Amino acid sequence: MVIESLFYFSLAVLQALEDGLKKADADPSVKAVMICGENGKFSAGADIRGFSAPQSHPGIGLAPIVSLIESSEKPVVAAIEGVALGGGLEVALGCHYRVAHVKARMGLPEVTIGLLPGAEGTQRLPRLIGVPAALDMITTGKHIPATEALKLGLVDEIAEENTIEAAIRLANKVIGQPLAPRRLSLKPVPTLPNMEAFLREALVKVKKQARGCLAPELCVQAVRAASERPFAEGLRRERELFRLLLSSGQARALQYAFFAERAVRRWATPAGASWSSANAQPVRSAAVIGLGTMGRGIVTSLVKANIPVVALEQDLENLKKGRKAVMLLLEREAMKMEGGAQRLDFHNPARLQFTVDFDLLRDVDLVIEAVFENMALKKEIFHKLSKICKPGALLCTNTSALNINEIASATSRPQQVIGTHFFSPAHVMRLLEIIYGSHTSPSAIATAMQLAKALNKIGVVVGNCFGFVGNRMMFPYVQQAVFLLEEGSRPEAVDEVLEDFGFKIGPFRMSDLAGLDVGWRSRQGQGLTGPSLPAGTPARQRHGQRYSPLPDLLCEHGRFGQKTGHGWYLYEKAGGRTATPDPWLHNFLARYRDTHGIKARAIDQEEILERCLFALINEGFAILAEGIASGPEHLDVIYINGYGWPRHRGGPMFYASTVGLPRVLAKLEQYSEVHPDVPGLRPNAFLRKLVAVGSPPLQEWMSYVSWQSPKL
Ligand SMILES: CCCCCCCC(=O)CC(=O)SCCNC(=O)CCNC(=O)[C@H](O)C(C)(C)COP(=O)(O)OP(=O)(O)OC[C@H]1O[C@@H](n2cnc3c(N)ncnc32)[C@H](O)[C@@H]1OP(=O)(O)O
Ligand SMILES: NC(=O)C1=CN([C@@H]2O[C@H](COP(=O)(O)OP(=O)(O)OC[C@H]3O[C@@H](n4cnc5c(N)ncnc54)[C@H](O)[C@@H]3O)[C@@H](O)[C@H]2O)C=CC1
Repeated sequence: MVIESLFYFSLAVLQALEDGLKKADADPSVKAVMICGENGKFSAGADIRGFSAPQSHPGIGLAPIVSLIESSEKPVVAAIEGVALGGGLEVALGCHYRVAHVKARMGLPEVTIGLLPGAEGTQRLPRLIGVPAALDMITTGKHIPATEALKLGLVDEIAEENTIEAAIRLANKVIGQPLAPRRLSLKPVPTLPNMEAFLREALVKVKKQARGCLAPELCVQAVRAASERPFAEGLRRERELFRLLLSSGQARALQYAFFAERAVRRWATPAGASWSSANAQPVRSAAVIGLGTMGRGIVTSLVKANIPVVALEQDLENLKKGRKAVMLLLEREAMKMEGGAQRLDFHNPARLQFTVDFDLLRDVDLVIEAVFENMALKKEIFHKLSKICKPGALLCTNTSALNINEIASATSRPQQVIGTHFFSPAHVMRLLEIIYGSHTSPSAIATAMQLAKALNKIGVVVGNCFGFVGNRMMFPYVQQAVFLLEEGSRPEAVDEVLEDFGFKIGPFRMSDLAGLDVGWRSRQGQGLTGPSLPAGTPARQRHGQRYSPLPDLLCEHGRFGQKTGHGWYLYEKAGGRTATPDPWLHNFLARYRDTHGIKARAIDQEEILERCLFALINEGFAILAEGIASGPEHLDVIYINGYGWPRHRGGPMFYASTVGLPRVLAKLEQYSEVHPDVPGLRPNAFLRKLVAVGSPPLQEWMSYVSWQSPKL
């Protein structure tokens, strides 16, 4: 007998499975059962859209079915095609045999949505493939290919062609053979000589990797239960831990993030361009200009995506340096991919060419400029590109803040100019902020989005303003962090609060890593510091607003961060990575406060967290109100994938919705009253409006925006 299941589980699918199994068991003419999916897909598990509902207990409803499958007196074979994920794989684990198509993938991704495999998966998988491999799959949620699954013993056979026929063949072969040895619940968990130490280390590792995120930790606990307790007791523990996760709030945030990352693919602009009507142009070749920190990562990303690249530098010396750095990155990537199906072909000049000759850019479909952050230089380059490149070529800039329209004005084809803002390291970070200017065509946006997909990145389309979305929201956050130092705090205290919140790295450690000189140059360019600052400007004020010269002063002392061995922290050497609190800096801060008559006060953790985060969120509301981004999901996806915002907190705007908008507003009002010269703390009008209309759910916020494309 054949039972077909659907791609996502619903109650109806579960019922059909139960009915089918019972019928098969009762029918003496049925000798074996094969379970497969429809249309070449086994199952992606539960439909997660309903998971956040308070009454839902996903996983628990599936467990009895998995038990039913396993206890069948007739052999049950899973025919896995496409994917077997989450509950899908748990169903397969209940089966007595598993056959997978060679291209199938399997995994238990529950941890990525804040849960654990709650349909007995944490108890069966370790019994089948051992604790180390099971723990790896369960705590990372990674999908593994069929070939690896075979090596692990997760599947019994691989089918090169027809999986269903292969599964039926296997089912016929095993009719009459004893089923007890195939029932995973009856098997012991393979022992390890050092199980206790192994589990302890695993716990330390997941706690470090996902600070504050509960699911990986509870996954380890569930697997520990499998290794220490009988099956039935392990199940009870699994259920207990599952319920804990379901009610933690983190699952809701992680599921929101899952859907937000998919929602941003459906981009739209206030001018009416959208994903549904714009056509992407093919990108068969690309060029990258500038092989510094960013350019080298961008080249690596393109090569990995199999797009032939011309890499250009300003002179032979920089070219040599850039080439060496790119080759090193590519060699490392190739090593990581060794054994995988894909090969990196970067020694072939047809795939990757280094040059100082702009003429070689004549035929490429797309150029990404990543030279110094200098408007005059960028305009000069775009003017050149507009003369040299073929008419259809897309001209992209990796600027982190500059005006896309001004860059486009240097060309004769502003409709082809677009911002593609990669994040450092560009071959690792998943975010690609895509910035359209006033003249950028819908097709150019669609092409940049397609490029993001080809590079395995998440493209988020945003409007043009200083700093775009990500950096614009970052400015008030970092500004608050520095103001807190002026008022009495220390870099390590501020970083610790934000790292405890879940940020991968606090603002001062981040600033040391990126280099303090980058911001210093930008502020000099804006006339906020340096020789162009008008004489007589008060040290701690610019344009009537509070300003902190602390970062400028550090740069004047040659403290650029890790690269110089000291910045906000002290490092073991120039280029060192281990930050230690620096007594020099503490003394310097004390002298600075004395000079400016600031009386240091004790600042508690709550104030640090609220001032930094609420200032950032406040800017987010301004961005939404101006139509720079089409929804809060966009801001959240940017922060999760580009700025190390803790995913289990769903992104800054989602976080604001969980804190409650009235509280965010009240706190901003309170801080703004104390610091009237800090516009970043003044509650944005859109936030006020949302509170005034009763703080609607985040999905409804944009219906309260009343702009008419003011910035576009
Ligand atoms: C009622 C009782 C039920 C009891 C059952 C208990 C079971 C459990 O307790 C445990 C579970 O199964 S939890 C769920 C575990 N499964 C997952 O996390 C799979 C997540 N999905 C993927 O990995 C990829 O979408 C996938 C690999 C599947 C496909 O990737 P693609 O890149 O081809 O496609 P996407 O763009 O990611 O997705 C296409 C559309 O499907 C939506 N979607 C994906 N997975 C979903 C899921 N599990 N539930 C609901 N919707 C889902 C996705 O949002 C996208 O939608 P659109 O953006 O509208 O096109
Ligand atoms: N460093 C970062 O974390 C990020 C930087 N960005 C932006 O990316 C751009 C590049 O930044 P980085 O890579 O950090 O700079 P970088 O200083 O490391 O590299 C710039 C490279 O451009 C080359 N260059 C300069 N003029 C050139 C010309 N006329 N023709 C060809 N090459 C030329 C330089 O020789 C240098 O190798 C900037 O616009 C920056 O704002 C964006 C995101 C993050």
